[in-house]
Amino acid sequence: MSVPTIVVHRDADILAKAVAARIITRLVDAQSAKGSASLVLTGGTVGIATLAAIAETPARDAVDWRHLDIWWGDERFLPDGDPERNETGARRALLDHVDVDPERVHVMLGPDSGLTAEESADAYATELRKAAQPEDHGPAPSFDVTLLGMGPDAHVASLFPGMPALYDTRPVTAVHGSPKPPPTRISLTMPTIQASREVWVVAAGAEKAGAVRLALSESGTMQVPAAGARGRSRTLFLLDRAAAAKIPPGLGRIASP
Ligand SMILES: O=C(O)[C@H](O)[C@@H](O)[C@H](O)[C@H](O)COP(=O)(O)O
Repeated sequence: MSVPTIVVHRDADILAKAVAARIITRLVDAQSAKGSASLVLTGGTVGIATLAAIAETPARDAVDWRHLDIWWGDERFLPDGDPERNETGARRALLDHVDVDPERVHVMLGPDSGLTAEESADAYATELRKAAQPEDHGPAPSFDVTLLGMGPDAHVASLFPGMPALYDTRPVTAVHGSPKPPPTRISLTMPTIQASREVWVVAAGAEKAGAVRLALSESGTMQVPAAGARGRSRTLFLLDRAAAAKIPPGLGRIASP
């Protein structure tokens, strides 16, 4: 797994805009190299703000949206269209404004599908398995970029400290009793996250500074899930100054003005 590179921006607004520009460039590069790209979205304030920043960036049209596979790192187990669903936030912020191929927008199904949370997780695992290529050497694609927000408790996706989902080795899992509402969620598991080519953890605000410090130290993944948020070839921690305030000295970082 790759050692994190830390990039610090002035505030949450600049952070979202900078991550948006970075995503556009990364997707254009991936599509130039292989004709398509894959991006895993996250919920949360910075995650959605980043999508809105992409929508507002003229360079967004450099991305071939028809040849982009969109996945989610996690989803709240709520009916289609519920404002609390990560999918709803992503559609409002970006997906409704660009020409994505609906067949390549892979949503995690909610209870209105008639599936239980476990069945929805299994259905997503099947979709991942269908999308995996031989060179991925696993049950899920090696996503070009997996975006992850991070909670003050260092959770990523819906993998919360000490909870059973962190021990699940299947590609996707159902989460019950989430400390962050709503209680029932669907989440990629850590092995699926770690199969990504690149993992980008995005965090802003002083309340995240302690979790950032732990995530960048030699912490255990079970108690500090963000410590396991690592990509096969690249890991970025994209932070604002407040979230970076407690980074251990000596860790390489690029502080933007
Ligand atoms: O479904 C969710 O809530 C998210 O996927 C979750 O993992 C989120 O990204 C973090 O909790 C950070 O959220 P904030 O950026 O709003 O603090």
